Amino acid sequence: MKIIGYKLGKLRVPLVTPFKTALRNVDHVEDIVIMIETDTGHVGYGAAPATAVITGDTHGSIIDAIRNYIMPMVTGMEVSQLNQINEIIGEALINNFSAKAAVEIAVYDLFAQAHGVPLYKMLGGGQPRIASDITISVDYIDKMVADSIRAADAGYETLKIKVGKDLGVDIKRVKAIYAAVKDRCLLRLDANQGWTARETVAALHELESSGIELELIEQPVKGADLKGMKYITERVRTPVMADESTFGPREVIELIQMGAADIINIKLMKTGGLSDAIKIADIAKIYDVKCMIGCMLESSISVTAAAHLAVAKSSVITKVDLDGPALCQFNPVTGGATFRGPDIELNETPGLGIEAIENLIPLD
Ligand SMILES: C[C@H](N)C(=O)N[C@H](CCC(=O)O)C(=O)O
Ligand SMILES: [Mg+2]
Repeated sequence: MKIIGYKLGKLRVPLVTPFKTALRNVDHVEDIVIMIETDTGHVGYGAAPATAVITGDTHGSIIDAIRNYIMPMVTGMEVSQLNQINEIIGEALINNFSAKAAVEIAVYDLFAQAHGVPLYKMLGGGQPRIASDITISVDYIDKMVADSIRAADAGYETLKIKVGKDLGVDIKRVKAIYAAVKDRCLLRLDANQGWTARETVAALHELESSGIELELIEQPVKGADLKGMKYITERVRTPVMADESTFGPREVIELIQMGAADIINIKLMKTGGLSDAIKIADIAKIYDVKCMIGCMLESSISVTAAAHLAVAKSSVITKVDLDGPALCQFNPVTGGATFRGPDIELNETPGLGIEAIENLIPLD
């Protein structure tokens, strides 16, 4: 099975409700989709959103990296040379992890199709069902409480509460949501770098002393502030998770050795795809550190790939934040994983199992 060409498209899916974090407000998922073509007629699907405030990647940079750097180097290669292809993708240009992720996901899709098995079996197998949390966007307190109750009614057992705007209001937000759903849901907080280290310690001490049990606090301070992450990790009872502080395997090793977090959030858009995400899961396993599989605001194409990884690495990836598709008004993808409320189920079709994508705008 040889790579002979590719097509690009843009996918735009409206959200059920605007997605608001300390970093940005958006009302659509917008992915660049790649379909890699082979001499056997098989098509491999990959996709990447532009999360410039986290990865630095824009739609323009993703398209340029794929068209002018990555695909010219892998076109003509045999899909069976998976590891070699991954190294070429990684070295085609520095950074540009979203573009690399889109291409790698499509190549893994083809590799598993070539072997006639779903991707998770190629990665080691597992139980093809996982449950995700859902994000509660940062907003007025009443709106966040209402959104949390609606999520609990829809069957979500874990809520990811966005904070990081104003410390005083954030504490009130968490207390109000906890009072409303504490018997039904576990709360994880994500400040998206919005607090300082001292503010985080003060906020968590206030919440902890009020009897509020949180599952974790995600990325309270700036990604580069590893000393701040360590300062917090050493002083609070609530587990601290690194998101924007770690992209690739080397950063994960540094962060773990520094004691700058308890948990790692793995996202394919930060690792540049599956190969480095697998390395991070294996590193975390060695250090006995647990991971979350996360996503950006992205569609079910790349989230399906992340779900396959989570299933295959379930002994270390024990937390799931793959709610991108659930936040959308509809799923334009036929095939791939099935998303029903919190439940994500993989199908047994070879590869990612993606058959077709509606509303795809060709980019030619
Ligand atoms: C969508 C997911 N639940 C999430 O919250 N991801 C964010 C970043 C998403 C974005 O801005 O596109 C995160 O974990 O920080
Ligand atoms: Mg995060």
